[in-house]
Amino acid sequence: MIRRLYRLWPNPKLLARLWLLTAGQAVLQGLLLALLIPILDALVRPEPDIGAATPWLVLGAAGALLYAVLSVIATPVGFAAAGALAAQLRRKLMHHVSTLTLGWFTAEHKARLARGVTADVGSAAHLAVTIGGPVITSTLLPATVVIVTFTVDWRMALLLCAIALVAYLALRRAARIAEISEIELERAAAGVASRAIELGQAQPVLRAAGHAEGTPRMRAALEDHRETYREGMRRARQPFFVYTGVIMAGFVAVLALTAQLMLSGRVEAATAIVLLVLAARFLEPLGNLIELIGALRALRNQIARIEELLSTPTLPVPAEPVRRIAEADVEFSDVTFTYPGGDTPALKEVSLHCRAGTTTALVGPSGSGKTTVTRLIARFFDIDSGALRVGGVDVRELDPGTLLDEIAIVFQDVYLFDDTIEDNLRLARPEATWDELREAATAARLDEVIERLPAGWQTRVGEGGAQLSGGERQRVAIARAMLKRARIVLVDEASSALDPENEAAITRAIANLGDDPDRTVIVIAHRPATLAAADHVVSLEDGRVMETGTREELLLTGGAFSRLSSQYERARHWRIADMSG
Ligand SMILES: Nc1ncnc2c1ncn2[C@@H]1O[C@H](COP(=O)(O)OP(=O)(O)OP(=O)(O)O)[C@@H](O)[C@H]1O
Repeated sequence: MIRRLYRLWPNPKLLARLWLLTAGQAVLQGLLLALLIPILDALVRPEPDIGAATPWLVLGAAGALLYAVLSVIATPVGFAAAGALAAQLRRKLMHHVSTLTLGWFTAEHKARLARGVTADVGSAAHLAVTIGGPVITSTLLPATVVIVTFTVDWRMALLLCAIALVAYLALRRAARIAEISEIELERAAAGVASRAIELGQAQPVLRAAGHAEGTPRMRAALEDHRETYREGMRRARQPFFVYTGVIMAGFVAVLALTAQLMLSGRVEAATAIVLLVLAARFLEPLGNLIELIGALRALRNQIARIEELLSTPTLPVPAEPVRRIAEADVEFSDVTFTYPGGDTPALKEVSLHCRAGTTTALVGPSGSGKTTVTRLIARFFDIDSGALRVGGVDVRELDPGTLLDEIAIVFQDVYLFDDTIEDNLRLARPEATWDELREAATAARLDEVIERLPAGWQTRVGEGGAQLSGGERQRVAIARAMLKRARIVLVDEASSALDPENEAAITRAIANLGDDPDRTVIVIAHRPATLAAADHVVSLEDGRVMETGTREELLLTGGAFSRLSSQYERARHWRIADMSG
């Protein structure tokens, strides 16, 4: 356990100081008890000898004072340690999570992360500080008392050793049961937490389906949690009673042995009193161990969960990654990729080349692999076979920071922070000048949106950007991409119907992105106008590249793309007819 704590907190000065103080207190308590022997020996006799007892009494008073001083020092050290340890561990976890593949962030993992960063870290740091003291006291104090007892009466010392052995065996069993209960309770709690995240994220869908208060899965998770808790309590009862019974029986045995020793004349009254006091100071902390064992096992499980998060494999990075690319072209060669946990590949032997400075449109039916192509370029996941090169360098050889600097992503569903338009844009380049901000906004056709907003650039966009329409949010994302000066921009064009103004603005904004001769644009295209503006079209179906070429070339072949194109046109005419009808 100590080794695992050390791995979590490799700079354990605070903990070491605290535990050292506590250990000092425990040994001191035991030694103070030892002073009872000469004191009682001098006082409990027909003619008490105060003179002989005085030096021991003075030593005892000094020891008690030292004990009080140690307590005063230990309390603030404990508080400071708990806060500092939690902060250290949170930083470590956050840093680690920022290096994981984005594919890791499922509802279940998000729930585990939330519990890890909040409850587990807070509780582990608190327990490491608060439990360390009592555990040290509850083991070191009885051990010191046994040693002291050996100097008084070896028979009583042996009895205490026997009690300690039986108590240890009972405690081990209780600990095993407490651990199983804690693991099961945590599993049930994680189930509830991931259902709760799902409940929050899927509220619109759930409301539409009349399940706003939760799905049957959510209710089942809550029921499972309640049942697990009840079962855990039931299971923990029996070892608790057994342990308490062992301590009680130990006390009866101590009384019986003391009586027997006195009656047989082997010890005097003063020694008998000393033995009883020592036995009481031995049994009391030992008895407390059962209360601590549950917390100790909880600490162990919390550490295990934090360790599991920290050991989630990060994206492999070579020892000497490439930090610069000359050209911003993107090339897939025979790339095959299956999502973690998936059974069929989302991309099968895909080869395509997006030349630097060009715009490539990805088209294909739903599920054909368009989004997957863009996710792999941004290295949300690593490919299974083939090669994926950016600027002629395998993405796995590139420094992750360099890759992220070179890439900007415009998602279909853009998330904005509940901040002003200005700050949402500055996220891409905090030091951008006002001229640069305005230029990006104009190119993304965001300027006309800003003009209409009540506080212009300083308008807050609400949580997730709720104050803006979907099309307006995409314009913010395009402006961010412009401002970032990323040489590769991945765009997932909104597939849902936009009003004509937004549609025209976004088409223009995407074309403006492509106008920069240094910028390579890869766009999942849903609109004929976007296709028309692309230099190159890649048509996907069922994870394979079916056709590539210019829009005109593909229309002439009469293949999958030309069929899809007529569908786009038909859908467009329906919408125009709908609006005018
Ligand atoms: N996170 C994921 N985990 C497992 N499978 C996934 C995941 N995302 C996508 N897939 C699967 O991979 C395949 C390709 O999906 P992808 O999202 O790339 O298609 P798409 O062409 O972008 O579809 P759409 O136009 O509907 O967005 C599909 O079969 C899809 O079910």
